[in-house]
Amino acid sequence: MSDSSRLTELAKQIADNTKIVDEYTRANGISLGFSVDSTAAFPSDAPAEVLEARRIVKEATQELNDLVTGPAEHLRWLACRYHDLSSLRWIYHFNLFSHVPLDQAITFEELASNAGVDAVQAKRILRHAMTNNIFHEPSAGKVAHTADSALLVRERGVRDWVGYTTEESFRNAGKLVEATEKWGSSNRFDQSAYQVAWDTDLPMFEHLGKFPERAERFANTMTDMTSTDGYNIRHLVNGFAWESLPEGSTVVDLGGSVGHACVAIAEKARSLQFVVQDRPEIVSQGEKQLEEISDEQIRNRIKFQAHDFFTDQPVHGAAVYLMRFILHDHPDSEAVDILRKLVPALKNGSRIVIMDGVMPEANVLPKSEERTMRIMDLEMMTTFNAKERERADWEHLYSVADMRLKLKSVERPVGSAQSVMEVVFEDEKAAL
Ligand SMILES: C[S@@+](CC[C@H](N)C(=O)[O-])C[C@H]1O[C@@H](n2cnc3c(N)ncnc32)[C@H](O)[C@@H]1O
Repeated sequence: MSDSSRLTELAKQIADNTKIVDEYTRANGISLGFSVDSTAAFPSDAPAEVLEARRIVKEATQELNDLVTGPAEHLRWLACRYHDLSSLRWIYHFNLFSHVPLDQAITFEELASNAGVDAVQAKRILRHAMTNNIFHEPSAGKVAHTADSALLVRERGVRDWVGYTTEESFRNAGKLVEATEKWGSSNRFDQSAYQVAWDTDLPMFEHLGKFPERAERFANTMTDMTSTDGYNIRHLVNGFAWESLPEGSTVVDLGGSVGHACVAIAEKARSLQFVVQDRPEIVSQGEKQLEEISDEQIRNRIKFQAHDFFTDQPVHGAAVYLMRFILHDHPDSEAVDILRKLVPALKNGSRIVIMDGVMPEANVLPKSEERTMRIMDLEMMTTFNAKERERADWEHLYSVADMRLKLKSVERPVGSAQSVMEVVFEDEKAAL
């Protein structure tokens, strides 16, 4: 059956919803464009109907593009998308972005000489990247920044994200088949594509700990993720009633990285105290970044503590133990160990707030939201042999770890790729 009526339907959806987005951006001084002075990020706090219209435009344009391209052309060129990453990686690795001024074009030769790379290679790489709106050629032989390439200069978080994904995730993903060939369906966390890609027996975080610059880049990537649509930190801040906790309550953030989640919660819940736990090298980085926060009221309520969550939890009786993006990094046996090391620190009624993906059935979520979650699932597979769990997997995990851990609620805030799960420890006899 012909899809021609679908084409017209999509075109109408695009026109109608683009109008909503356009009216909002004009009224709010948001400039969507490719030039360096364009708005870098669509406001995540835009009204819900505008965010919904934007989602429809994104999905409908993608579908329309794929339909008019046709399956044969689509599949062939989809299979060549690796060069989107290979050119971006080259640009990142050789720091090309930092050698182009933000306010003027320079010749390919000048850029190559400043960056210490070959001019002919640089021109070929850049001209490919330009087809993705990363840099442009305003006049023959000259290169200038676009909004995308300028972000690599201006925003450390985006730069580190691009560095982590192109230098590390891309490398891991390229070894997924080899890992399956080698270890079959193993779900040991030291038998993933990561170990093949980096020729190591160590699990990812232990291995990363040996390379301080890579560990720092990973932590910055995690912070940067809190600005994305699906993983925006507002979903955690608004997804649990932090202000309803008794005044002065303590929140312990296990594997809390450099403290970005606690800082965001502390901005809203002004009476809570926080302990951010992580590996020692990350704790040092977090302490340094905390010093840079100007609001003393926030700074004074956040403490860092080096703690390995595979060992006994040292902070007993906290109101909430938070784990965001932790259990999904671990196959079931390790996830159970992490929970069991926490249990002795819990009192009756203690809460564990777990923020992670809860995978839907196929075709339940809008495609763009499902895609983000599926990307994360494969990221877990390649890096840790772990996975994004379905609700039944989560329930099973908690009950295997300890029958007294009861899953009370699962909420997925609108637009969030993660859900907030509240697990309560129910044991009348539990001693502190
Ligand atoms: C995927 S990141 C999540 C960070 C943060 N919770 C967030 O939501 O962005 C996982 C974190 O767990 C930390 N981590 C890994 N193994 C750990 C361990 N054995 N003990 C404590 N922290 C660990 C990592 O250093 C990293 O900061």
